[in-house]
Amino acid sequence: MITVDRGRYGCVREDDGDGTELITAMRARELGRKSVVVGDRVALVGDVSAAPGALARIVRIGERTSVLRRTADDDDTTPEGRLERVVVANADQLVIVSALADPPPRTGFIDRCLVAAYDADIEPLLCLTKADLAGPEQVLDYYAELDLRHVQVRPGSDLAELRERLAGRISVMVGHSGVGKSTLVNRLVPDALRAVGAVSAIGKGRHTSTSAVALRLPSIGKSRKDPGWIVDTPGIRSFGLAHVSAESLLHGFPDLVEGTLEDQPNCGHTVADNDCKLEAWVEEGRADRRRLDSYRRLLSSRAGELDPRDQQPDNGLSA
Ligand SMILES: Nc1nc2c(ncn2[C@@H]2O[C@H](COP(=O)(O)OP(=O)(O)OP(=O)(O)O)[C@@H](O)[C@H]2O)c(=O)[nH]1
Repeated sequence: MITVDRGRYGCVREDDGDGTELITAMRARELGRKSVVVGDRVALVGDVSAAPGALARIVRIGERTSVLRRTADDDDTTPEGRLERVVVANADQLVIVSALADPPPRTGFIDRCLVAAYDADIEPLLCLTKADLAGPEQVLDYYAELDLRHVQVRPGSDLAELRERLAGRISVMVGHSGVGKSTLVNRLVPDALRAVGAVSAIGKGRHTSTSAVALRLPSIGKSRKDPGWIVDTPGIRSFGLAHVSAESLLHGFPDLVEGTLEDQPNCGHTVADNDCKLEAWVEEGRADRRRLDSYRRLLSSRAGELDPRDQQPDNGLSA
């Protein structure tokens, strides 16, 4: 299932090479309350002809290999925090799109995405845009201790390395406003507008840009390799993490994990935990102070505390 708009689901057959035959479907009653999300593999019955006006029914949802979730808020004691949404099913890569300048990289956002990716067992890929405006050194330095794969893009650069990383996979693209995600999606899938146009036909007119849309990447040259899919997420501006336990938050910070091994089992790793071994770990230079600060910001945000961070970007990086 590649797109959803007001109760109408757009589906393509896995064996439809170009993914041009968009079958419109609705949920069958037997699905009960189970939600169908973009990326789901579904079984259809009824009119699967993809002809204008044809309507099929989704009768079954295939077992999901991964589930990328988010909440509107970080704090699970608020209604927004309890409202958990599955963003995409069956993705195997999360492409975190961040500009190197204008707007400056927000490592806090990237860290959040990393937590969501590791929690969902999806491999992250950092995609640094606007490489014509600034170099990647500061961001890469911040992530130096992580084995984080990354690519850089600039206007007119060939996207071969990125395409290589996207080939054969289902990749979700996330990024905050202005980082150049739409520009990139349009470069990767030059007829994305047409694809989204086809989507809007499902819901009689307007395309609601809040939900995710899966787009099949075009084959390049004579290669027979599956170029993969990207899932654009136009409406996602935040990645609330209320569904991730405080313990699992640490998975987004593999560079800190070793520093917690000697901690008391009940240590919360916050500033208030006086005996927290992470403090010494950082002082000994075994991890970057900024990484610990970022982890603690997420911990406090999850606990419903106000974000204490200074709004000033430091060293060109913004938390
Ligand atoms: N210098 C430079 N500008 C870029 C690059 N990519 C995109 N831009 C510009 O950055 C601005 C934002 O790009 P968009 O593609 O609209 O960004 P977006 O992430 O989709 O943001 P929203 O439209 O708010 O969702 C536009 O003016 C683009 O022309 C780049 O690699 N280098």
